[in-house]
Amino acid sequence: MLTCKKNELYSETAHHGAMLRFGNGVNKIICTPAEWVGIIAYLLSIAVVGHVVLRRMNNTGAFATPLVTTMTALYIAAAILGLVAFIISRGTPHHARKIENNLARIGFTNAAGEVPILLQSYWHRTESGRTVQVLEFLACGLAKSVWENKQVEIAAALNVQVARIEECDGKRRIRLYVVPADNGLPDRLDWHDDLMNHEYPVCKVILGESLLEPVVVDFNVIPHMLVGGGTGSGKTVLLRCILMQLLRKSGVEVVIADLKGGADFSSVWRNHPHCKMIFDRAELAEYLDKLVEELNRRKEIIAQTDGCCNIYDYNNRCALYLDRIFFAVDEVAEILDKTGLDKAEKEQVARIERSLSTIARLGRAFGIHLLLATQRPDANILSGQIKNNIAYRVCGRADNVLSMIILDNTDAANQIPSDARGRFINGDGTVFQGYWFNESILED
Ligand SMILES: Nc1ncnc2c1ncn2[C@@H]1O[C@H](COP(=O)(O)OP(=O)(O)OP(=O)(O)O)[C@@H](O)[C@H]1O
Repeated sequence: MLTCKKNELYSETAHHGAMLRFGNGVNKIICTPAEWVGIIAYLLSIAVVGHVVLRRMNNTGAFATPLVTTMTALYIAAAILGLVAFIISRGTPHHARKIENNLARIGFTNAAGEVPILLQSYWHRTESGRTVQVLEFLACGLAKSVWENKQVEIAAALNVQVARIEECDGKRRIRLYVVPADNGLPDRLDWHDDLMNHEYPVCKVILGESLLEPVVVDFNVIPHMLVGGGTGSGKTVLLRCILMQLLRKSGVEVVIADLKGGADFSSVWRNHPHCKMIFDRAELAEYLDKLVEELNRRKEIIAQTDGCCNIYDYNNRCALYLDRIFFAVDEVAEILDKTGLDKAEKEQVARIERSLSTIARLGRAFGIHLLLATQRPDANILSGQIKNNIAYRVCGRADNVLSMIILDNTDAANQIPSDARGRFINGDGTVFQGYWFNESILED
């Protein structure tokens, strides 16, 4: 770009930024009585100095009248400029220059080389009682997706953790919700029963907390969920936390398939009256066939009920309540991987896959939900048809490949520290710490 054009753009942006900061300054002064003192002091000192100097000039008669008039005009102009500069300074956040320079250092600029202008910085109290800082920038043409792609670098440059990136004022401004880098999510968040959501419908569960708020999933809206993460990332604990909440609601049946023999699910789960465990592939194929039959049965019942098109309407209107059924698998590769299987077993896997596909496609309306977890970075394990019908996906600590498979981006690899346990990121980029809980809750 030509230097003169660049300079023109710089001065246009700088002018725009100054106008916005002037507006902020005016608002701040109007809304903050303490700021009035500064303005009044400034105006008084200008009036007193002007009065004294001009009077002395007149008294001495040393200057001709036109010169006095010119000097007076210049003095008033300087006073107004001073006032504008004072207002702009009041509307400029502390450390604005430092923050903008830090962004420039990592090359976070638009095509003309302009750095976003920091317009406002204020504190915000979140739903969970945490205080976070909001940095509001004039985006200078840098779209939200560009900020998201550079999130890790921006966080390092500003020495913060970014909790959320949000557009405002159309797409002209970007808000960063940040906390100091050493004050992020805790390594462990203990579950307590006040978190339990007893609201109707039964489908809301809480997964954990982000820097801003609790992370909640409503299975009435998002029917199925996929949890990914490397070994030891906390998938089983997250899955168990979800299932624990579901089992403590009425009208819910949980079925867990674990071909590893159920080592991760103690007797508390096996003995629960509404929890069924499946440890064998043949039994699983048969069970899923029956689940698809149940889905078809529900389809007919609901279709025959006037004005109902899904389980939510049906349960609201009819005395004969249909339970929600949650089918969970701790390692989906265990049940879908055909490697090393004989012909009969491969046929069983194909049956399982067909059933899962049908449930993934149609389960929502009929109250049959899938909760699938995997650690295997193998794109072929989960067919596109199943994966594409699972709208809510979270991923724990993972490499680029697994993160791509689960989230279709590398956010988990970039944003979840390699030693994190129970830390996840969802599809919209929210990082959260899952709850840690004691399984004995289920015995109550
Ligand atoms: N929410 C959490 N808070 C704190 N620590 C956790 C949390 N979740 C898991 N951990 C820790 O991580 C360990 C591994 O958790 P988990 O068994 O759920 O991992 P995983 O991803 O299922 O592993 P694998 O794939 O090997 O089964 C737990 O024993 C616990 O020490």
